[in-house]
Amino acid sequence: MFYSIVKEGYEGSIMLTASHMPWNSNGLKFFTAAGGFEKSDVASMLQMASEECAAKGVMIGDTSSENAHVLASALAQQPGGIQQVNFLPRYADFLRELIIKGVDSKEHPKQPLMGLKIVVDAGNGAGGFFATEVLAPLGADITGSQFLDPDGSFPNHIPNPEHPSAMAAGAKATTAAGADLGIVFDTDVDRSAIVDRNGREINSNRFIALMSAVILREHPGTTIVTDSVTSNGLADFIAALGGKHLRFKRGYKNVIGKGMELNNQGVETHLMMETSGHGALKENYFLDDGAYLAVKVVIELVRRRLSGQGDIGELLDTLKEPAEAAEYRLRITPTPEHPDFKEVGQMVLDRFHGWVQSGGAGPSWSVDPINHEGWRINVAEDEGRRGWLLLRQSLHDPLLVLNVESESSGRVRDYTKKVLEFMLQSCTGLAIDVAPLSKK
Ligand SMILES: O=P(O)(O)OC[C@H]1O[C@H](O)[C@H](O)[C@@H](O)[C@@H]1O
Repeated sequence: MFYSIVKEGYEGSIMLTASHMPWNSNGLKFFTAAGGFEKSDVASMLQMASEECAAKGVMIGDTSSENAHVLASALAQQPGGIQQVNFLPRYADFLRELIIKGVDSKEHPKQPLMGLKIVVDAGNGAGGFFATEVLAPLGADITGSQFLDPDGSFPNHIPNPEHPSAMAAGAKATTAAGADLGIVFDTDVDRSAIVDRNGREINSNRFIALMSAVILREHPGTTIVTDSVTSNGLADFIAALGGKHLRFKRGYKNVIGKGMELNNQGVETHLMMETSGHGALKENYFLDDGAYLAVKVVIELVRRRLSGQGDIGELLDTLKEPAEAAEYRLRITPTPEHPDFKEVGQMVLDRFHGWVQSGGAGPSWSVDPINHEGWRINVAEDEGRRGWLLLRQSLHDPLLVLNVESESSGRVRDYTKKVLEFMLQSCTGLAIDVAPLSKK
């Protein structure tokens, strides 16, 4: 969709997709040259549509009159009417060219992926073309790729590279095929993840680290923007490679928007990436394009192979991973006394901040000096190990989200217990479902 605008000069595009969500959560995504619609753009579009309906005397939801379908009637009035154009072959051409140029193979210039086995798991979304139209024509063996045919009921696994079921399926297929690489997409290919030849699942922090290693080699010292729930090990990894890490907010639009803003201010920022698997590059018009990230990984894989370096997974050898990590999602129920869930969420956050600041959680807990949303708390563990917690409001839902990580085993449970105690003591009268915090 973005490609049709950026490369083909169209004014806008609309996609019908469930994205990474279940089959019954289809929605519409709108794009213009400025990127995806913001909430305010959607609001003004709905306003315009309702005014148009009112002007035509059409009731929204009425499907009986000729003018009922506003979009169809608007398109029908266009000179030239409606044409069908298949952009996918052009987009596939573009991605193939990138790989041909990026690998620059002397031996097989037009088939630079000869000798490589790559498995794609498209989760029955739209990403199957990446195997058949991008990798295979370049010489890759794609045997073992799975769920390439679109099926809107997503019968095989949750089509989200953030979800363990998607990664387990991709890893299993990659090792079963003895492949050099596995690639996992969500249904509309704006989220991706990879699997290395040993079946190691590279999503979330690991995928950001891997992309950081690639981008920092190309752009030494660049700034990398991520979302707020990234681990301490990732920040250390980026710093050790000479990069600057800005841990911003959750939400890929927030992350990408921040990267654009920094570039506009003259701060060179080449990679913007979220733990959800959304990632955008400055070189690719700041589009969150999972296929483009996969292209970069494939080029890196071949580049390393040709220059006698190890497997792509070895780029992560120095990434320190937490011993434990967990996420808890606590529902906020509006009550007559507190009808606005955002306000309730903010009250909890304020009290949480005050509780930590006043030493309620003990001397080892301290508020991180940089917070762009909610409160990130650092915990000093034994022998220099570190833990952290982030309590924030969900981007879209009436939820408080708590992420907890520790570098020592058994600690996540302790930290979670303390947060539960805080909730029970300090948030009485607010309808927060704390049950997830007491689950083992
Ligand atoms: O705030 P949460 O409920 O965790 O959800 C946040 C997530 O919402 C959507 O799924 C967006 O696509 C993601 O970019 C974002 O990270």
